[in-house]
Amino acid sequence: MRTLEDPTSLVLASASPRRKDLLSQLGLRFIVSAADLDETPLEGEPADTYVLRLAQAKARAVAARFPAAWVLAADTTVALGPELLGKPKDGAEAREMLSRLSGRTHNVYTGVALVGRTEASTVVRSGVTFRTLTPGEIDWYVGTGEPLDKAGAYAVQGRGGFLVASVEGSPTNVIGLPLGETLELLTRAGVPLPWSAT
Ligand SMILES: Cc1cn([C@H]2C[C@H](O)[C@@H](COP(=O)(O)OP(=O)(O)OP(=O)(O)O)O2)c(=O)[nH]c1=O
Repeated sequence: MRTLEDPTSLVLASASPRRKDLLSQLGLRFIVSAADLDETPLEGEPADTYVLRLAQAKARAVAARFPAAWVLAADTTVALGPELLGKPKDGAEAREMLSRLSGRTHNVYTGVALVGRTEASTVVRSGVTFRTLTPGEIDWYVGTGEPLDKAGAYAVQGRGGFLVASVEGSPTNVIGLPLGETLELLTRAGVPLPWSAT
């Protein structure tokens, strides 16, 4: 039987340091093994369908390497109305994304998938409202380099905190892994949790 002492019983299928930090907050032991997939959205694909599809694909790809483990994966995207904003390819695209988010409310969706003896998944939405940004603020922030590997070109948990006026819903969802909903998935699947091991 797999126990909490065996770190290979849970695998985080992610290259994101944010997801690793967030999952660590639950006190779980796990190893990290990233999936490398094409993350291009399908034509007209809604944000919730897209993040769920990618989270499941990442978890299934890594589960093939760890058949005895539980594999957890997630995917996060920013949706401005029907439009998906992924990671900007360069500073110019980051500037454009931030200008469009300025003074408006957008949605952040994260899909979370758990694959092992059974499969379970969920999609979580948070609403994020930006302050109205000045061109100088946008230029300075893009110059920090922080936007480049973040969906929507910002990190609410980093220097980008000054961009955000308010967050409605799960804050950890915006950073890349909604902790409450992830914990519920792990609990329902029977994955050993720190407080159930004693
Ligand atoms: C909006 C927002 C996004 N992000 C990050 C979370 C995700 O890491 C990233 C979205 O990219 P993802 O494709 O979801 O994840 P990833 O490529 O970083 O890692 P992997 O697929 O291997 O799990 O944007 C923040 O860190 N803070 C924020 O405020």
